[in-house]
Amino acid sequence: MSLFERLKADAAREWASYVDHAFVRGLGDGSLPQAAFRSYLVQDYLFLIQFARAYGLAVYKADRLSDMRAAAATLHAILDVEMDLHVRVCAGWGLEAADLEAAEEGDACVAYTRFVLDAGLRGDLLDLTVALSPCVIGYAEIGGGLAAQGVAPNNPYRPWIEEYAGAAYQDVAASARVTLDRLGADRLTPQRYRELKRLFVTASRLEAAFWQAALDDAAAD
Ligand SMILES: Cc1ncc(C[n+]2csc(CCO)c2C)c(N)n1
Repeated sequence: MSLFERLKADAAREWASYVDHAFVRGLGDGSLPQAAFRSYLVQDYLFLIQFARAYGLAVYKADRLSDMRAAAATLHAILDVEMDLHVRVCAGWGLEAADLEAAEEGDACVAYTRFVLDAGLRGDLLDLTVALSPCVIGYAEIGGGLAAQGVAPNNPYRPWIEEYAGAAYQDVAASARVTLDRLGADRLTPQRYRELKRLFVTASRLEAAFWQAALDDAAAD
């Protein structure tokens, strides 16, 4: 079994709370309140900034050129491709670049991103990659799962789902699984597995909390 599948099986409850969250179901059937999606988009912009830092840390933590190059490529993709894409998606939802820049990071964003950065700072590249894996691989599973259920043509969240269900993103997630296995083959010991599982469980819970914060924010409006 791959390291990712093993972690997922051992964190089944927290994993389900993330990938089957009410927010995700609302994306799939189009019933998600638009205010919740807007709140999510604003926080996700701030999230991407912190995740770029995490990939910067992965460059630093890598001890092979190939791992440095892979982390640097993701860092570049986030800063120069995903963030521009994100700004364009936000514009389509009535959010200007100024709205994004003025926004305050919510507690869920702070908790999740700083948790990942801390895991990487005090650990090695395997710790950091495990802490990042619910983000990278989870979105492929969510997008792929929603697309497989069928998405109505008039679902406003269809472009979001198609982005993560698409072949390009599925390939990113597949290579993240391979990287995780390779790092595990080099560095995993039975003693370490318990700590890695703890990182994976917490990151999955914090992903679920990120969805929940957007629902709560919209409900409070
Ligand atoms: C809360 C939250 N979790 C995961 C992602 C997805 N994501 C963010 S950075 C990255 C890796 C680079 O492709 C991926 C897949 C998101 N946007 N927001």
